[in-house]
Amino acid sequence: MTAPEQAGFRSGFVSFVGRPNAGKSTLTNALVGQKIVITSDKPQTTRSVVRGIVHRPDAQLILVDTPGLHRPRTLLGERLNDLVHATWSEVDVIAMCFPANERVGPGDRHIAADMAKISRATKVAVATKTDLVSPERLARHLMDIQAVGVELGIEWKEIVPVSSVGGSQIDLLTDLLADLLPEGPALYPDGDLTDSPDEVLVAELIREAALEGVRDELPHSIAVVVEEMALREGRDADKQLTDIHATLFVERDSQKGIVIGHKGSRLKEVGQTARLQIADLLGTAVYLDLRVKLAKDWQRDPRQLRRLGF
Ligand SMILES: Nc1nc2c(ncn2[C@@H]2O[C@H](COP(=O)(O)OP(=O)(O)OP(=O)(O)O)[C@@H](O)[C@H]2O)c(=O)[nH]1
Repeated sequence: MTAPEQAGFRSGFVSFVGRPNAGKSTLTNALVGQKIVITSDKPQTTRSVVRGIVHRPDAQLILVDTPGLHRPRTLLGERLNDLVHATWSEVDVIAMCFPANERVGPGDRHIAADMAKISRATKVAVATKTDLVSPERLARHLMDIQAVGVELGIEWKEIVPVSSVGGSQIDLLTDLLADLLPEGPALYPDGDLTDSPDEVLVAELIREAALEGVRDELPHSIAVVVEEMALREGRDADKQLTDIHATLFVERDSQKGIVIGHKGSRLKEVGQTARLQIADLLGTAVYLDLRVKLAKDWQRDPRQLRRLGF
């Protein structure tokens, strides 16, 4: 499934954030270049939508959209924000785009302030659309970005000016991002696009197992998202093990109890049932980590539905 392991190979998730029109999509396309298969916009079953994959001899960059970032947070409840932040903290690098032809403003600060709370991810600032401004203006812009970092306590690992349209500094940005990823094998097959039918099936098997016997109590209230699925490193070819981390989302607090059961007994059963079926499907042993989270009234919230892959 994954490319052969290679010493020093890096792989991981990069998310471009920034206010609307900041140049995120154009930059994604520029990074992905012709080597890449750009994925469709349709929601995936993982919480992050994969936009594209950059395949390099030494690294694999998976460019993802993280939910909620482009939308006003006021519409999201506390718990949803937790979810959003949980997703943010799953990416390795958050790269914030600041268009050079516009001043750094409150909209940027708002996103940057949110980002500052995520400790795990490395933060990078990208000054986009540099072809539209003079060198003097660009210099000023870079200083403003630096200042926002200082103001909000964000340590920009890099501040990189790029022009996606002119193709300027795109390779440099790719190099810098690749260097910031953790060491690890490629997560997607070479040249592959992003859709992972296995993950869809795995999520379905878990959902089925969770609904067994409690269908009436949990009509359609369960959604399952496979957060991570990867072969365990360093195993013999005939003893492969797939690590799967999945989240079961329920709509109401009371449903959490039903899914988890007394002292976790039901969740354990669900895990066992699903694990055997997934092992059959994948042809490897399976380590399955299941979590239950509340996504309040997700069925009534189009944004959540999209996030959960519906
Ligand atoms: N001149 C120039 N224009 C650019 C560059 N990058 C993006 N643009 C333009 O800026 C506009 C917005 O770019 P997008 O990539 O769609 O921005 P976005 O951040 O994805 O926007 P949302 O999808 O609204 O969040 C488009 O008209 C792009 O053509 C650049 O490097 N130079």
